[in-house]
Amino acid sequence: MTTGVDIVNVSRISKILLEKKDNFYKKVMTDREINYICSRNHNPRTIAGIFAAKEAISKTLGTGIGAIGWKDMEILHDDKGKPYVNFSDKGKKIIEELTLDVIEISITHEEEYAIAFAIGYGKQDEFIVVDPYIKKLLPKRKKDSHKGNYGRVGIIGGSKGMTGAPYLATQAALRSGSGLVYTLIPKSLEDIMAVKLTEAIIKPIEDEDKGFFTLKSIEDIKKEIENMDVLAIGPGFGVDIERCQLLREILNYFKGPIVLDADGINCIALDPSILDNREGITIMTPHPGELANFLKRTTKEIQGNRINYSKYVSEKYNVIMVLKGVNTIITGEGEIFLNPTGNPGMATAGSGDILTGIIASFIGQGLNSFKGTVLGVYCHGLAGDMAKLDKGEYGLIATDILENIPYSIKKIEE
Ligand SMILES: NC(=O)C1=CN([C@@H]2O[C@H](COP(=O)(O)OP(=O)(O)OC[C@H]3O[C@@H](n4cnc5c(N)ncnc54)[C@H](O)[C@@H]3O)[C@@H](O)[C@H]2O)[C@@H](O)CC1
Ligand SMILES: Nc1ncnc2c1ncn2[C@@H]1O[C@H](COP(=O)(O)OP(=O)(O)O)[C@@H](O)[C@H]1O
Ligand SMILES: [Mg+2]
Repeated sequence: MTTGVDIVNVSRISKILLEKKDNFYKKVMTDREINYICSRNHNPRTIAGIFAAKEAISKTLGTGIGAIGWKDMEILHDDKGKPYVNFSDKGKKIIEELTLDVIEISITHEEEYAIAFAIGYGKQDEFIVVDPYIKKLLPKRKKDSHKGNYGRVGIIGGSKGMTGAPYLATQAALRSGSGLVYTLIPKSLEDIMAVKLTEAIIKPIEDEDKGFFTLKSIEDIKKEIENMDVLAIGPGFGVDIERCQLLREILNYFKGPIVLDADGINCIALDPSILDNREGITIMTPHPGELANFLKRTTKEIQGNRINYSKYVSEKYNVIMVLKGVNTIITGEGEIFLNPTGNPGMATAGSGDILTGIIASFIGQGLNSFKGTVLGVYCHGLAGDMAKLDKGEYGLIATDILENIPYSIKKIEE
């Protein structure tokens, strides 16, 4: 979408009309515009408005007057007097190159000045049509509510050099509507996380000064997660036998829903029996590489049979499976959902960490785990699609997805 605005001093037009009206008309106005101006008794305010509109349009196109001529933009009026612009073939070509489909204008004037505003947009701005099924999933916010009503989400992750991952998951949970987000990180990272995170509550966990969670972290973690509604574990967590044992303890202790991502999945790959005694619902969000590692298959095998591998893991380990990638697949509770949103611009570090936070957030807000996961995956892809409209696929980074979560939710809400 592009915009342009212009203001014209009416007395300037009056002066031109006195001195060189015919030349001015010939240079700037088309025949139909001149007819309209005649019908308005050559009112300088009308002329100033048309002039301003042409300037505003040229700004919308990013060219200014020059690349597009005055007469390439013809300002006409519909039956109700609303102004619109008719482009010459040259004007149409410029618009096509800019992938704009519609240019709208609005003109106003008073004694001294005329102002015109132009807006240009492409059809792709309007391509987003949200599935009614998805719209129904969005949790309602009650007027008489407070932060305690919108879930306590615990994000467990981070290690030295991997502070971005829990940061992104945390912000994503907040941006998706969570009332309270607690970020549990190894104590050595406390200072850096305190600088990065403003709204989240940081819970530093004993790490023996190592910069990653150890088995000694468990008591602190248990204390902190006791009152949480949902946990997300894995972004930047790190993988080794000790963290695998720590994860087992957390999974057995916490009875609510847990979203397992990244190193959370990589830890389970070391010993899938960790999942055996899980009482609460588990949501796993592997990318194909992580699922391949988990199932001891190649990514090619996984990608060649995405639905079957998803169903297999979902049934065998009693988890809701989110197999990420083009058309992310969600399997669980006997259902399968193929997500339509998302684009290759999202193939950038940290995109998945954001998804983890969004899913945890919706489940924390009280949504059933499968539905919360479906809504989260859809909303994440839509945020990526909206980020693409602005940044394109190449320059898109995870932060852009994060910043588009509110707009994506607004779009779902519309
Ligand atoms: N700023 C940060 O702190 C970030 C930390 N991250 C963390 O880094 C750790 C490692 O995660 P990574 O996913 O980067 O691990 P890797 O980069 O080790 O990925 C594992 C393997 O999967 C392959 N793979 C990745 N995506 C694939 C796909 N869509 N299809 C097929 N193969 C694919 C990779 O090529 C690699 O061979 C995790 O804890 C993660 O949370 C990442 O999320 C990136 C950002
Ligand atoms: N080509 C693509 N089309 C649609 N979505 C994509 C594409 N590439 C990546 N994504 C999405 O981006 C996210 C990447 O997650 P992940 O690989 O875990 O990233 P990271 O670990 O760096 O955070 C997933 O949600 C995935 O579905
Ligand atoms: Mg990931």
